Amino acid sequence: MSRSVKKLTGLVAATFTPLTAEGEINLSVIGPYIDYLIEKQNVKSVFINGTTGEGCSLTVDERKQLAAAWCQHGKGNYGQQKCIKGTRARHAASIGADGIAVISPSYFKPINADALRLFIKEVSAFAPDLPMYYYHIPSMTGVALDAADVLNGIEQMIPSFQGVKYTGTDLRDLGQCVCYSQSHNWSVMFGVDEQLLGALVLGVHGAVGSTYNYLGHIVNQMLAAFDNGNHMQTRALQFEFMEVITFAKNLGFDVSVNKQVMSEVSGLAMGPPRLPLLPCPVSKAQAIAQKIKDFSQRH
Ligand SMILES: CC(=O)N[C@H](C=O)[C@@H](O)[C@H](O)[C@H](O)CO
Ligand SMILES: CC(=O)C(=O)O
Repeated sequence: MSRSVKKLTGLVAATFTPLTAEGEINLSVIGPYIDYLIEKQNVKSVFINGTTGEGCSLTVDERKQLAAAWCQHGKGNYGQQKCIKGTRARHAASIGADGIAVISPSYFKPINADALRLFIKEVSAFAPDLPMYYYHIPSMTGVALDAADVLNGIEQMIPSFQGVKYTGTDLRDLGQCVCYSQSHNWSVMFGVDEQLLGALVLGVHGAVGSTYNYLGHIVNQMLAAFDNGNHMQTRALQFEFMEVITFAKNLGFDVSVNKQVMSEVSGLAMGPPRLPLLPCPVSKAQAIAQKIKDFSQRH
């Protein structure tokens, strides 16, 4: 089946999970959220229940409800909308998600690439026709096996395997993932937004990230400049982008701050984060949001 799957490319927003002031999931925001991404950011694909979406802090039932809502709104209104879901493979297949991404277990950690491949295979068996991606994010899982080692031979174990979402800064390993993926027509999606240009040069096929929620329109311009071979413009945009992220990092940029920034920039009510993340002071988010708005206005 893997040959008939449309290859994942371009920008994918790793979505925030809207919560009410009381901390319940707020599905009513998802329709307007999808409109915002498409109309204001020109971003047509979403990655839900990931790091940005606080997937690990949600119950299984909440994740299922969110996945169903994103797929229902996305598919109903926009044929192009994509959903890639972090967990619950069988459910993802049943609601029409376009794919699923699996992170490494992080409490009992796989001791080698074989163990991790076996784990991903076991998940994929619940949804054998659903495109499967390995989500490499050693900064969160603590599992720093080379992703290229995980890919090696995985096509023989998982026929639905379609690629990797690479949130790491090891360009050697990333390059080897791209190289290995070529002959399988897989997608390598990059996940360190402020370093995207380095990954583009190595040939990644797209990017999944939190900042494409509100800077997707600019990064789309960067991708277009890159495709046109305009290195000067690509670099200039990446440098401006880096400056915004550096400003945010100096203020303590985490998922909580990021979520409040999204509320400020988009006007959509993302609500508070869930513990152990602490609510972000509004003034801090406003300072970052202003930088983002200034950047957007310049382009
Ligand atoms: C560790 C983490 O959550 N990385 C995200 C994606 O994987 C990125 O989108 C970052 O949020 C972004 O690059 C800002 O640093
Ligand atoms: C950024 C990303 O991909 C995630 O939120 O999981």
